[in-house]
Amino acid sequence: MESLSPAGIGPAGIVPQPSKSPLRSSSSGTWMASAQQPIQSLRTTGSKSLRICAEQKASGCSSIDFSDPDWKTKFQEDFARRFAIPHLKDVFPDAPAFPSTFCLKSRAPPPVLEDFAGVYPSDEKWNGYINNNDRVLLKVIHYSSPTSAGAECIDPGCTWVEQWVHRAGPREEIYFKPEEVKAAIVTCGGLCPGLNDVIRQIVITLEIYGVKKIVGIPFGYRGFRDDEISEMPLSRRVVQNVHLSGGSLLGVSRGGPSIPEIVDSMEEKGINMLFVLGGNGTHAGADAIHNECRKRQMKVAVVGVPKTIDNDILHMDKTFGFDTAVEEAQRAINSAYIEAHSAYHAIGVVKLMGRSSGFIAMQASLASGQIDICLIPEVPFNLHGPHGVLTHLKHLIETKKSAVICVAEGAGQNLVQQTNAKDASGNVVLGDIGVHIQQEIKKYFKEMGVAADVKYIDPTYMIRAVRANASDGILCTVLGQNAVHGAFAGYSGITVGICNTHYVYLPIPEVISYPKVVDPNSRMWHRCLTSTGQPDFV
Ligand SMILES: Nc1ncnc2c1ncn2[C@@H]1O[C@H](COP(=O)(O)OP(=O)(O)O)[C@@H](O)[C@H]1O
Ligand SMILES: O=P(O)(O)OC[C@H]1O[C@](O)(COP(=O)(O)O)[C@@H](O)[C@@H]1O
Ligand SMILES: [Mg+2]
Repeated sequence: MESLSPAGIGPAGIVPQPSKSPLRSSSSGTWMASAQQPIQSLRTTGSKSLRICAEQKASGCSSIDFSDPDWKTKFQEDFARRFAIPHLKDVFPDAPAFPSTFCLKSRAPPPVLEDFAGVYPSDEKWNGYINNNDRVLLKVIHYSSPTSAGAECIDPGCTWVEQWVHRAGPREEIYFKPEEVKAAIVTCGGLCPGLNDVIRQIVITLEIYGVKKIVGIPFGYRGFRDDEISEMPLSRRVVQNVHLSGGSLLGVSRGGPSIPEIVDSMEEKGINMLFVLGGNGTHAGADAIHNECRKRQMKVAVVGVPKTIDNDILHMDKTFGFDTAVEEAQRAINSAYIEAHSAYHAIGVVKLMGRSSGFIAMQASLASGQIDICLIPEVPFNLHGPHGVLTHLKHLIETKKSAVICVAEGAGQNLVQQTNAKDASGNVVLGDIGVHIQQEIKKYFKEMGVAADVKYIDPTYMIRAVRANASDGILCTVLGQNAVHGAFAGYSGITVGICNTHYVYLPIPEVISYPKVVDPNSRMWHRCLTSTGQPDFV
């Protein structure tokens, strides 16, 4: 594995503050944060100090002894180990490296590898490669106190600790000969704007390296075992215009074969580069495939590209499709607004996606400026009672004559009937909070004898099916290209992402250890509250 030893300490002029945290250390000085508590319960308490706990649990550092003068160095060493990206050389120490075939400067169109007789046209003087030791800073804010909005602290004093992750991009040395590569692409889980853009860029970039055998595995992991489904040959010509429409050229699915079955199929098909586009579940699968390939001593690169409009993957500024989803949600919100404002005493309700994370609902509410009440899974609320949503709605109808609510699908699950059902991937099937809110509003106003018209819009699948907008188009392009660069560089069990506007490689387990959620103490949620003007509903 490639890792970087911990570097410098902090930005000039910023002195770590002494601890003001209410959390206590034991007599031995060891940090006593309760790592047993589940992240969700820690996060919903709203306590700053517990936020530190959550970070500790996430980073596996609950046993840090902060009285040890070297704790910071030890933390950074541990961090570098955790965020090291697995490389083929971990398993095949003698794996030969070759000069890269990805050299835009000296590339003749299109590369004909046979012409190079084993010596690829790498240009050492070209500064277009990424050095393996290049790093990107994962966190860029120095919170001087755990009480700062959104503070993520490692120790009670919120000491500045640099956390470096690996920079993505083409390397000068590659570990696969393009003519020996058979690359496969698979898209799993639900649809997401931009899937076709990523597929397209992966294919185009593979071809630039000189790969001739590129296939798509239809309908997610399912396509690896279903005899009815055969692999789809891909080329620049096939994918040229696919980004002009939404969906996935390859199709998607949930559930599917076991990991050994998938790897058996990869062996049968001769696949030695696998690009996996999907969310948390898909990435868990990709990491398991990577480990199974290692166990079987297969020289294979497995690289993920995070796909989820819910934006619930850790450590990334955003995942592709999220921006588009927020933009598309504006149409639904605007319709609800127009309906609500045109009818007498009307309330518009829009349900947006977000299984456990309210990012789309929050950002769409912020972007539209038309929302009076935004409800997300991370922030508990009551419908009834003096501080409930319904009381506030009554106030809005009395004063504004209309109101618009935006609710994330995972919000208020304690208020709706649970089915205990799971989908084919094992995800809990949620109760319909949108329909529930609609019914409760109707009942509430009817019982009061006040006229109220409720217009309910669920644009879920309309949002997911659209093509990527310009910003997501660019993100997909970079992520798709970087996925190929990562695989050729010999990395496996990694995923690609954008971190503080820079592009990075991250080890898969670190990005899926739990779903990223909206921090109710973050500035963004506070901005959303400022914008809607809604009170607390508890
Ligand atoms: N823990 C897991 N290990 C291996 N494969 C998984 C795991 N969780 C989900 N999968 C597989 O990943 C695919 C996509 O998972 P799903 O949860 O539906 O979507 P997403 O990847 O968007 O979260 C499915 O084929 C599912 O069977
Ligand atoms: O109806 P489906 O296809 O199961 O998808 C619904 C789910 O898809 C999502 O949009 C995204 O889920 P994935 O990231 O797992 O694809 C969730 O918000 C939603 O619960
Ligand atoms: Mg999922």
